[in-house]
Amino acid sequence: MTYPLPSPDQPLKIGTRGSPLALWQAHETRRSLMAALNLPNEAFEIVIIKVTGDQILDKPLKEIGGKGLFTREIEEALLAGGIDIAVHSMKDMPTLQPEGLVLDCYLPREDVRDGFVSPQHGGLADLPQGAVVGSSSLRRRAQLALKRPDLKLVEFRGNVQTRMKKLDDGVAVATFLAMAGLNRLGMAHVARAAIAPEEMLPAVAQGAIGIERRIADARVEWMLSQIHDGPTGLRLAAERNFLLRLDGSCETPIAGLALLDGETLWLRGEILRPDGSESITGERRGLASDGAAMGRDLAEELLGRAPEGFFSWH
Ligand SMILES: NCc1[nH]cc(CCC(=O)O)c1CC(=O)O
Repeated sequence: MTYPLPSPDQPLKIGTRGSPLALWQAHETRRSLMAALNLPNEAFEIVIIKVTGDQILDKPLKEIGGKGLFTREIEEALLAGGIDIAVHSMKDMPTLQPEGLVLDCYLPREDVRDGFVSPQHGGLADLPQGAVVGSSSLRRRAQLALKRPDLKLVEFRGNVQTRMKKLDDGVAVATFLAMAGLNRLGMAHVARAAIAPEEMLPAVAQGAIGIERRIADARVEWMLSQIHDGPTGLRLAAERNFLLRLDGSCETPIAGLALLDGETLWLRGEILRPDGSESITGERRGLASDGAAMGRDLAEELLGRAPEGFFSWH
C-alpha cells in the first residue's frame, strides 16, 4: 500500500500550542518527517492553536481545574480535521486520549532530568535555611518539601523567560525547569546543575515529544511509523501505565522513570503526599516488552503500601 505524500499544494497540517517550546517541538517534528520522507519544508504547515492553559497565567493550574488544559482545543481541531497531527510534550498529556485519537508516535527522548535554576546558588544543597523557591509543579513541590522542609515554596508559572524575570525580581531565589525544555530552547546555561533522578525523580514522560493522530487515518499512521523512536516508546509504555493505574496526571505528585539497558527495562516510581510529609517509592526490572504490565504492577504495589488518605487528590 502506498499513500500520497503531502506536497506544497496539499501540506500536512501540524497543530501546536504557540509557546516557544511547543513551536520548537512542532518544527522538530517537521524536520523529522522531511528527512524520513524526503520532503521539502513547504510540504508541511504549522498551525498554532490557542489553548486555555496558555490564556490564564495568574492562577495555579490546579485551581483552573480539569484535565487537558493544554490539549483540549488541539484535540478538537485534530478530530475536526483542521489539522492532521498534533505535537505535544508527553509530560503534559493525559494518560487516555479522546475517542478517535491515538498517541503512540514519539521522537527520541531528550534529557529527562530537572534543572536547578538560580542566579545566586549552585544547587539544592547550597540553599540557605528558609530560602524561597518557586515552582507550580505539585510533584516538584512535594519532593522539595520532603527533602527540605525548611524551604518556603511559592507558585511560579509561565514560560522560561517569565520565570527568569521572577528570579531577577527576587520573587524567589531558585526554581526548577526540565533540562529537556532548556536544551531545546538553547537555554541550558540557565541551569546551574542537572539533578540526578536519584535525588529528584522526574515526571512521567519528561523530555519526550509525542505526535497524536486520528485513529482512522492510515496514511498519517504510516508516515508517523517512519519517525517513531522505539526505545522511547518502550520507556513511556511503562511510565504511562504506572501513571494510568494511579489515576494520575501532570497535576498529581507522582514521579516515574524507566531506563533501558538492552532488553531490560528498569522502572522507578514515586508517589508523594502533596505536602511532602511522606513518599512511597518502588521499582521493577523486567523485559522491555513487558513495560506496560510492570508499570501497572508497580502502581498496585505503591497503592497497596499507601496509608488511608494518602491520595488526597482523589
Ligand atoms: N509542564 C510544563 C512543561 N511541559 C514540558 C516541559 C519541558 C519539556 C519536557 O519535559 O519535555 C515543561 C516545562 C518544565 O517542566 O520545565
